[in-house]
Amino acid sequence: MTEDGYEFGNNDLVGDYFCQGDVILANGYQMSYETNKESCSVEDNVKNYGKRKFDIDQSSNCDELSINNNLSSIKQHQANYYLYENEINQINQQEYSGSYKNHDISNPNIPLIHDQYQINKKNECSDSINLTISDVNSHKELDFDNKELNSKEFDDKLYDKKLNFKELHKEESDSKESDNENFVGEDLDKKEEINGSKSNDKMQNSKEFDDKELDNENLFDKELDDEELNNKEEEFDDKELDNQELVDQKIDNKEFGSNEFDINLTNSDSSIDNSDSVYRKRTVNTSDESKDNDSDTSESSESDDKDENTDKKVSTNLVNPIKSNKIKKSPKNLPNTQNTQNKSNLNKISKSGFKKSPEQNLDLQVNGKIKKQKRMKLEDLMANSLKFQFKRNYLSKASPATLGTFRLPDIKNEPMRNYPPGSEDRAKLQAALKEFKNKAPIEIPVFVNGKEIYTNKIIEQRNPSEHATIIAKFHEADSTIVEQAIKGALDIKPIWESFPLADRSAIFLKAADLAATKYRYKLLAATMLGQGKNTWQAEIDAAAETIDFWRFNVKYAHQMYQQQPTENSPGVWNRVEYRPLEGFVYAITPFNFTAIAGNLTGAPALLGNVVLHKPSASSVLSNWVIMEIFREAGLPDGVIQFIPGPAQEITDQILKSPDFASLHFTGSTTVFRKLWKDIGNNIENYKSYPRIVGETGGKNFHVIHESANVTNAVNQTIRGAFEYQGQKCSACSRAYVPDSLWEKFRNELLKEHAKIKIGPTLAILWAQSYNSPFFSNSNSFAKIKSYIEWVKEDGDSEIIAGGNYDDSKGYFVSPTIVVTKNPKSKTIVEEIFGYKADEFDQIIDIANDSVYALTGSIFAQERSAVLLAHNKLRHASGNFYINDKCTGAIVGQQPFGENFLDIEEFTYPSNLV
Ligand SMILES: NC(=O)c1ccc[n+]([C@@H]2O[C@H](COP(=O)([O-])OP(=O)(O)OC[C@H]3O[C@@H](n4cnc5c(N)ncnc54)[C@H](O)[C@@H]3O)[C@@H](O)[C@H]2O)c1
Ligand SMILES: N[C@@H](CCC=O)C(=O)O
Repeated sequence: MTEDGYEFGNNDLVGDYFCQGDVILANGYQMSYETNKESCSVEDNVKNYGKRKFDIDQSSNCDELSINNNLSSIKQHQANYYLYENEINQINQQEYSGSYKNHDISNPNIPLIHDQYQINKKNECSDSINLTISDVNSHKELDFDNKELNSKEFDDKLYDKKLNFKELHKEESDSKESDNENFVGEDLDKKEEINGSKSNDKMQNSKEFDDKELDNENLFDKELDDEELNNKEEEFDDKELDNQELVDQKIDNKEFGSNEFDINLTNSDSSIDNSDSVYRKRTVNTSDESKDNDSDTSESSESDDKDENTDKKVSTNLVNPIKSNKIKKSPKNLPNTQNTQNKSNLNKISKSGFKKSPEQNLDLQVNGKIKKQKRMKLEDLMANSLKFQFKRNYLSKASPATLGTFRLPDIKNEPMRNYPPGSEDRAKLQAALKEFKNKAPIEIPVFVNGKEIYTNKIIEQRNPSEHATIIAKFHEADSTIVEQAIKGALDIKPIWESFPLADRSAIFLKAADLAATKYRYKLLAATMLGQGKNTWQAEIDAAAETIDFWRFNVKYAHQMYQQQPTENSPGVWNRVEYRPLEGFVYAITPFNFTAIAGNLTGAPALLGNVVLHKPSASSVLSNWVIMEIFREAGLPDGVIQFIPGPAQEITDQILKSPDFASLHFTGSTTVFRKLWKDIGNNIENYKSYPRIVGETGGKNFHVIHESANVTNAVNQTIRGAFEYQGQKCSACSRAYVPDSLWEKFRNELLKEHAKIKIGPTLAILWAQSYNSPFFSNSNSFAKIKSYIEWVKEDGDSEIIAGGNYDDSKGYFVSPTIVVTKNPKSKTIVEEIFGYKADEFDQIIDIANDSVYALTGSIFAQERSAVLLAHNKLRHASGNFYINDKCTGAIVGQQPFGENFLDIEEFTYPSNLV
């Protein structure tokens, strides 16, 4: 995170440096500038796959930019690299089309061959590959007949390492004697077919190469000088390198059209020989400004003359500092036995370089002014980087190789934490709460296509327990942004869905780990302050359930993918693919569960879908933390678009989109019914048939049989009805108690009810309190108030506990128990008590008679009663519990649960002072 609040994604940087054309890629970030806007932008290419992430005004924010990198994550991301190649191409084409034409010089994923030649491939989506090889200095495309390859040929040549790039280089220095030099071994045959010519000598040599020497180290076919290698080893062993040797570096770019723009990467230590420079300068147009003094690099001989002229117009190309200075390239590409020793030295160097890659301070200069100091590890193992860049880029076109059937880590429920007094957990949570309070109101942007957008149409999210406190201010999305969100999501869709399940899973597993550790307290604090939960309620929702959703989704996705045809005709292998939907998913989430924001977005995204997320206005703060976690976990920008704003307007626009493919909704029944109708009204517009998922309200019941353990039933009812103030879809809102137990049940219920303490979230946080503010906003408060007033007037109803409310400071309603003998009473929305013991059968029918069917419980010790209720209430609820409260489902454990351990009280350790 920069001082300015820019998130750079922690350790998600990689160790590659590419400075090509006017795009500089440093450790996964792409820095570019647009001359017409005079702005510098930084894109995180690792995580965002070429999408612009930050627009940095050069006059201000550049100062704040600081990037750390972490080499170890390079491998983590390697599988993703080639996936955004197209995206980068797209950007380049848009921005630089005039200058570069066919020459995708700024494509960071295209390896440079011998620091000079660049291979580009196009038409990735078709079967045919258009191959071009260009000289990055002259921009000349090599005359290279074998441009049209089919995909297979292309992969064979490149992935099997049979293209001999050294020959290509030689070919250039030898005045393009023959294109055949670009190929070795069997590829030469293919080449010959196209060119109609063939050199026996070369073929001979090529085969030698194939037979004896072909291994990874030969991809770039370096020849090492032993002495230099030893020197290099010593150099790496030398402590001086650990002292952050600084490398002079200067890259100037200017005079593009009428605008001038310089970007300089300079070190602040001039003691380093420039010949060791990490970057080699090259002119954008014609001249070469390489500072590489390496005499063997014939392609840079011209540039050597111009080294000193730092005012030249340049673009940059990466060269390996080792390679440029210490490793000589063979004048011939064909290795010989003498190279064996050298290769092993190279291995040593690579390893050594990995271990001791020095960090370097680089100043970024913009228009001649030092704008920022970056602290980077300069990877002296660039040869290695290039090597696997090469491999991953060309591994395949559409989907990467999966070289294993991966075994998932064991997926278990996240253990819930108690936050007892004196614990580290409690201290960290208190710190997170304090931070939010101090920083409130937190400003929350719309987040679309990797951009934080501040629309200045601001809505406040208030702390429900003290509504004078604005906890967050969020910017609302408008129709233009929604349009961009749809487009951006559809743009990234082909890339995202081509990620292997393992890679998509890794992102969500990482998100789960982040939520379980670094973000746990922040998630809890945002949920407590924004949605009025006490510690335990926040823990089971924002921490445990969120984490469980992300982990279990991965497990279920893998199980689903394994569902494959079991029968194959002779000579046939039948397979099933689980395709994402054709279009985008629209996720609408409710205020009351933070985890639902993580799940309604995360589940479809895991399966390769792209998602637009409209959070509830009452939970934007915690939902934004969820978005932060996704970003840090490496979710590519555009996969989940965060668009808080006016529900009706945004939804109307989205439901009209022809690409709308699914509604993933959780909220009230009324809203869902309306949305379903709206979708029906738009059916003609859609490209596909939208899938509609709705989790809605409940009128959940506890049926108490006369054989029930009353104490358990009472405590479970208190918990089921009043935890989180009854604001759970699963909350118990009806209880049927036989008259034989009523006296005992009522007394115990009132006794326990009296223990419930109510107060503001923070005030009651560590007190023996149970309920925090009742209802999260004024609308909910007004609605419940009106029910209470109605009950007071109703002849059939009696309030036996609670019935008070107060919204002077926060929205508080005391937990209210209403007794009615009318099963159809309006108070069905609250609780109903009292039936005759021998009417158990009928009371079950009454419980069943509801438009709702979410959760329900039977309390009984007689097994026959359990069995009867179980059978008759099969369709009365999705989650059915035996001797347990009807709330508190745990991912992976629902839908049915039987509790064997009766409870004596309803409080939990986090309530202890
Ligand atoms: N079944 C479940 O799993 C489950 C879980 C949690 C909550 N819920 C239900 O959610 C409700 C509580 O949440 P809530 O108060 O946020 O629900 P709500 O229906 O008022 O709002 C849910 C979401 O829909 C949006 N919305 C509201 N009106 C809309 C409209 N006209 N067009 C488009 N979007 C609209 C809201 O902004 C919010 O994002 C309860 O009914 C509860 O039972 C159900
Ligand atoms: N999963 C929660 C309900 C979430 C809805 O509000 C429970 O089972 O209590």
